[in-house]
Amino acid sequence: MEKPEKRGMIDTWLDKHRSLYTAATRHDFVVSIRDGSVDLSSFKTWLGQDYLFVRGFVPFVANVLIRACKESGVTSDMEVVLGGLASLNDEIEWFKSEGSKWSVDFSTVVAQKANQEYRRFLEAMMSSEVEYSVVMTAFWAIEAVYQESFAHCLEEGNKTPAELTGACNRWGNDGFKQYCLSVKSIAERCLENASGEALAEAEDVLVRVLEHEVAFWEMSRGGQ
Ligand SMILES: Cc1ncc(CO)c(N)n1
Repeated sequence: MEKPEKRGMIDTWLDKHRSLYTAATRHDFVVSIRDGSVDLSSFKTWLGQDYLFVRGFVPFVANVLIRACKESGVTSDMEVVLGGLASLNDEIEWFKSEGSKWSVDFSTVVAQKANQEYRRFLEAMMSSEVEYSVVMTAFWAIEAVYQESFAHCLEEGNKTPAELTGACNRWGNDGFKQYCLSVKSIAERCLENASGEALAEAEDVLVRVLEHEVAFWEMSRGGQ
């Protein structure tokens, strides 16, 4: 059972930026997986780019983990983030096996511009100047976009090709959904005590994550 969520800043911001949130979570690429019309070369492009992204995401999450240990004051924050880091270990193994399944040689994949820019953003988020509440908001948004997108491909009435359900299950499963809700609760708790300045920064970071996610999906169309 999901526990009822009280409305916090994140939901308020999502309402305000609803069309951008929808663009990030219902991108044509995701919709094409769900309706079965997906072009496999797009999937392979996404796979190679996302593998590179995840390699850059690991140090970001490791940084969130260190901050959860040092700055949070709530012991369960560390456990939630550690769980996320542990699942990234499985995720990298999963990418490698998908890479061989689809004949995508990751050693030759070059990060496209949108990928580079997203990874640069992650690096900026690792600065100690960025408040914990802001980092947590970014972390939640990054995970939630994938959760919402891939869960959509598994919803009632989907025509997702069987060979792509592994990818959809990875982020669309209920455990990942619960994990995203845990990260969201941490972010909301931090935002409750944040300064006006930190709140403005967190909203801005949320918008930027959504923009980076849209640009990331766009790479699947091909080209640079
Ligand atoms: C682009 C992107 N965003 C988020 C995740 C994970 O949630 C991922 N693997 N890739």
